[in-house]
Amino acid sequence: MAPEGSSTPHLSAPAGSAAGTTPDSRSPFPAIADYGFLSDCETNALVAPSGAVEWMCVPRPDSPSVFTALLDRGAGLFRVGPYGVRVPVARRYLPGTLVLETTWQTSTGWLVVRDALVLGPWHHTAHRSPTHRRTPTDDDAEHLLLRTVRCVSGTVDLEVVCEPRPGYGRDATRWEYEGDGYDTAVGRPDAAPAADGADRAADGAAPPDLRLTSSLRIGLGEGRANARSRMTEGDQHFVALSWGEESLPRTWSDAADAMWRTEQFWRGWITQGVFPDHPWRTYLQRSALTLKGLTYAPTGALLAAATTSLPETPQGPRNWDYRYSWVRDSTFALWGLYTLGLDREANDFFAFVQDVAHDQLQVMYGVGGEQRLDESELAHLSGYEGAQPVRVGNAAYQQDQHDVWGTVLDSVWVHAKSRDQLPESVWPILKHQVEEAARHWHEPDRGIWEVRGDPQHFTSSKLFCWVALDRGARLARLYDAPDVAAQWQEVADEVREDILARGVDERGVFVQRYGSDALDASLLLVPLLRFLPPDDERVVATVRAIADELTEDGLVLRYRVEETDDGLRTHEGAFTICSFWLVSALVEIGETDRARALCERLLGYASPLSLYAEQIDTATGRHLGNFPQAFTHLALINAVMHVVRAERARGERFRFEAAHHAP
Ligand SMILES: OC[C@H]1O[C@H](O[C@H]2O[C@H](CO)[C@@H](O)[C@H](O)[C@H]2O)[C@H](O)[C@@H](O)[C@@H]1O
Repeated sequence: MAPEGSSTPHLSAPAGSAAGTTPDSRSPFPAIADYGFLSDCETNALVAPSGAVEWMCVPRPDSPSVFTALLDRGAGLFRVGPYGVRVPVARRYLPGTLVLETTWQTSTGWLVVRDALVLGPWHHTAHRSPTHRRTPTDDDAEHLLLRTVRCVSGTVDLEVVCEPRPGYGRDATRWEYEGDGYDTAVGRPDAAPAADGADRAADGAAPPDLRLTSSLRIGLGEGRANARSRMTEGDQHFVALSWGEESLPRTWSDAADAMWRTEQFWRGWITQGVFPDHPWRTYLQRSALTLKGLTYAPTGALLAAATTSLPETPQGPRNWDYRYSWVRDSTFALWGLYTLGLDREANDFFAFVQDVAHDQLQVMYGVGGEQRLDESELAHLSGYEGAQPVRVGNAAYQQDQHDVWGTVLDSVWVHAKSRDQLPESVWPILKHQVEEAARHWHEPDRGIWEVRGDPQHFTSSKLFCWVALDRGARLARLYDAPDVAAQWQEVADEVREDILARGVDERGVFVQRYGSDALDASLLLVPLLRFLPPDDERVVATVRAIADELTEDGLVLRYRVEETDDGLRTHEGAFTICSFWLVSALVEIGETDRARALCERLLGYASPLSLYAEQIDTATGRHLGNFPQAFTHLALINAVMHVVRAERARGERFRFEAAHHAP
């Protein structure tokens, strides 16, 4: 399916294996790529094609989930759709928004459902928000999942089933009516005793009450709230689920207004960006909207993805919790937004970094700035298609990953350069990060792939230490501190020489780690980070070696699992960020046609809603891993913009030559 409002021809996915079709007809789980993503920049949700919300965590994106059917079919969902029909005829986002529209055809009529996490005006007027630490804006999350339904033709039996199971599916919900009618019910967790011995306190604060309100008559059953109605052409209804204090929609008109405000919020946001007039524009916009949807507005943090434990290997153990803010993923995401002129999120993220970067900068934080992200397993969940364990928390938070200083410094440099000034408050933090890079660059670490094997001398970690020192020196010059700049430049040069002496093999190809000749896709960053010019023969040799030797069916692996001790031995899919990096790197070395062909192919793997998980199974085209993932979307933006700019430059050259050679 071509993306919304696009005239782009359907790009070719591998034969018989479009990303968004149910992969295995025996599996009760939808394909990962078939989920729709909703967000209000505080909470997010995944909606299956059946109309069921199968993943939602409240009040925060890393709180225990209330709908968890994504990871266990019995762990709670919220469905709105026609009775007896599970497959819609069409799904799309309203252009420029995160409002999802699902169109249903039954044997008797047509129904259109719209889903959104509602955004409204700033509402902390009497009291300041307990969670917001950034400058208040005009907009705010309403803590409301809104679903509107219109019967547009014939007659359709509508079915609503709301069955929350708080605590990652462990607890049932006790429902009772509020008021005298059938229009509002309150659901409270009915906590079962922890038979598995799990420590509920470890899940954090008690889950909030849920309030369901509707223009339909709500019925209450064991653990669930239901509604049914025969709708005829012109009928419209709404169902809204709230976990906050804000006022609920009471009428269709309230609900329609809330939906409209939400659409306007997203359209207003995306209009601030600068998008090329190009057939791939809609992919850029969807990626930008997805990155924005992965932000946590109260603090400025950015999530790596909306989910935990969607498997990187089908039925395998590579299942991780991505509902946290990695410094690396976030700063890369800001590059992507910056490329499109969407740079306001950067201020909030830098403020977040300022909040958390006390002494040692960790590689990741909770979205509220939490430093401890202890990892545990949820043994009561089956896992997506049986992939176990399901993990919450992420032990990688304790790792040494030496790219952390360079990613922050590069981002500060990009933003300071564009404004030609460095805010006074940023200098002490920045200085500390550069000094950390200078102190630790020669030590081994876990690298940007967060391997769980022993620390190694990863070449890309040294590369990022060089970035920290190089950008630090440039920023020191901007800050008018020439002595500091000279001192940092000297160490940068030392790191550079070390990398060139020990990080390149006899073929002239950059290698994954010192003392090995394994390839690693992170070395595609050598030209992108301007460590060497793109026409340097070592750069060209590295890009070609990765393209030819580190690919499966043309898609890039981050490394070969058999050559890399990452703590797990199982196979994994192609890491999509790496394939998009290859597109950018091919453009850098002048292989634009090859870059365009690869980029077109990668866009063909997009989900029906133009979303991406972390990885692609090269054999089937299935999406693997957490979803939607910031890494993939940010790299898509950079890759597409590389190709678009290269094509434009080529077009200009062609026009120039034609004009000057014309008879
Ligand atoms: O492969 C092992 C590691 O996998 C995860 O890390 C990956 O995702 C991170 C978030 O997007 C990303 O920053 C990192 O570069 C990726 O390798 C997982 O989070 C780790 O716990 C795990 O060790």
